[in-house]
Amino acid sequence: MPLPLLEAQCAAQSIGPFNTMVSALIQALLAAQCAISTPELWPPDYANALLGRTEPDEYDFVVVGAGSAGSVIASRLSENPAWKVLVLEAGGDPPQESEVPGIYFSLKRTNTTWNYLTEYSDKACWGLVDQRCYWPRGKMIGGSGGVNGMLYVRGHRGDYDSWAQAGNVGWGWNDVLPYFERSVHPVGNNTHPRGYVTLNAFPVNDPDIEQMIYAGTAELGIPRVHLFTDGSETGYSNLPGTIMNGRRMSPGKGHLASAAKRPNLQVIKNAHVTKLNFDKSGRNVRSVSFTVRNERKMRVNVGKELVLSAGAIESPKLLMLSGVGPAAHLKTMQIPLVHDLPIGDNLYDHAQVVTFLKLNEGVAYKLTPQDSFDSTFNYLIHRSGPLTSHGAGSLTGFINTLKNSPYPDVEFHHFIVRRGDFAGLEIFLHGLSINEYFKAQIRIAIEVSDILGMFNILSTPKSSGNLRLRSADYKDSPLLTHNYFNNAEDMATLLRTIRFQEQLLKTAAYRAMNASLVLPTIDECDTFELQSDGYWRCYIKYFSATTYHQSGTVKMAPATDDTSCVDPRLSLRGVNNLRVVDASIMPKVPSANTNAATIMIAEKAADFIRQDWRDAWQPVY
Ligand SMILES: Cc1cc2nc3c(=O)[nH]c(=O)nc-3n(C[C@H](O)[C@H](O)[C@H](O)COP(=O)(O)OP(=O)(O)OC[C@H]3O[C@@H](n4cnc5c(N)ncnc54)[C@H](O)[C@@H]3O)c2cc1C
Repeated sequence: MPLPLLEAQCAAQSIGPFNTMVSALIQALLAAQCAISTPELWPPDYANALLGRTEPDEYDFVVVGAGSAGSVIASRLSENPAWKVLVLEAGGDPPQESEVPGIYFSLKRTNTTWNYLTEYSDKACWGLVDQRCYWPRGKMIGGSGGVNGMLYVRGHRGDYDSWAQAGNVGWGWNDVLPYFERSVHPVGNNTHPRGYVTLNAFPVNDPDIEQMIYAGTAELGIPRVHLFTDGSETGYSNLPGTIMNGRRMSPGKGHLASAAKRPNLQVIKNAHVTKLNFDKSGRNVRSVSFTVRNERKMRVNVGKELVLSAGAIESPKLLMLSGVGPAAHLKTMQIPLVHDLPIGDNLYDHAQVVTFLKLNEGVAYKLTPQDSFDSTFNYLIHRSGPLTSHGAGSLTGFINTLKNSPYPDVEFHHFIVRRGDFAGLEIFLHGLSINEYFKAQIRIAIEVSDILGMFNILSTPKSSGNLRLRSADYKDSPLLTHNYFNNAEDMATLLRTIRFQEQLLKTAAYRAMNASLVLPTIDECDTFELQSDGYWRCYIKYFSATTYHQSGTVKMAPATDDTSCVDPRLSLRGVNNLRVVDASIMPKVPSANTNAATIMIAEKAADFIRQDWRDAWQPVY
């Protein structure tokens, strides 16, 4: 029988011993909460030492951004003890919620994320707050790798082969595979090269629903595959995660923090880089201007190279603020031109449409507050239970909706909220930025059933957008134009995806769980026949969202290509000592989630830098 956990009153008091026991328990719980994220997990902050001085040190390499790519490159470059490396990161240490896989979705719309809203579109995100797509990025040690879903997947070999075919020599699948391999350390595999990225299976919280998904998709002829890591498959699988012992292992922790004891590596937290300062010729970056803790303006000289790893939104923004970008645009911003390059174009993302299924209506077990206390207690004290994982979040499908090639055009993710878990549903809907009107309707379903959220993701989008400055003030968010579904093929692919999902609902496996769609009242869409093409097009306009894979805004391409911003060694065109190393260099977004690819890019960039500086230091992989 559930205990009256929140309402009980004391009739009799403890005479002493039990008070002591309960106090000890409360203290243990508080200590266990702190133990989730102790100072040793993160690099020390060099700001304290720096603020007491007039001049910063001299560094060989200055890395802007301690995200997925910045953490990797800083850790690799500092393997050479003769190179002094500085990392400037706008955020601080990740909050506890970043560490706990079961609540990672709660990090959105906080001061630990950059909270971008895209420009208005007549085609997407109408059911979200302010009718805008919400694009969060991590602002912390680890960057977006500190807020992401921890899913590790590399993409299809064809993704990288197409990068190489576009003239990016050295970026085909066979070229990049060794860098993917070098970066990881699958737990339990001692013969594998010891990369910093720790991979583990996610604990399975909802075996019944996962079984339904596997069985239902099998009925439709979609295979269950062991792993997607050989870069070639469609099918369903549980992706490995960048997790360890129920906690996140972002590159911020796995790479940067584990290297931070090196005397030649320093990290300044809450250091917002505001400008890259070029010499008169524009061929060299001489120094970097930044503001520490929003109060102290500083500059640091660049010795050998500047590595820009501020991510697909802030890297192009910073370049434009520094005079590198489309000449006409910089002129309107009254920013003196240093280099005329198509920075900010080629903005790719994986747009998705979210659908909701009700399962086990009326018969699902309804969670109680006691279940929630149990799961918090089990996580804190035993590092076990539902919070160690994000449910079916790792169960991922790749299919080709046209059935005409082994190359996927759609990816599926799943999100389960059990009946009665109102807090979990709120985190999920808030994270997605669903507006209050629709939230209220979806909440009704969680009273009576489990909810399976389906992320139906365009894995090979044809539409791309762009990024421009709103003003020359570094504090202003850039203008983000996503152009989701501007190419009609993207909408057609999502429609086929929805039809696939309707087929799933007819399978024996889904029927056994009484699966049915939650179709909220949408006045505009309800004028169409329910579930007709017109209806679904309209539904997609309301329930479309990002999958957080912004990329491509500082495009890598050969010199012969007018759209090139960096060359295939990631050097900025026309500049001797600036490399861009993050998701922004992707010529096109791969057909899968982008973290593994970003880490691979940084591993490869570290080799370029070593080669170009004829570094005699031999790292051991
Ligand atoms: C919510 C979410 C979920 C995701 N889920 C997954 C997933 O499960 N699997 C997957 O493969 N991918 C996922 N991704 C995508 C993946 O995490 C990103 O593609 C990857 O982290 C990008 O790495 P990056 O180095 O390019 O940028 P980031 O990791 O974003 O790093 C950029 C860093 O630069 C810092 N910075 C920016 N501007 C400045 C400045 N001016 N001065 C100083 N510092 C600055 C930022 O604070 C940040 O720390 C997800 C992303 C998000 C946001």
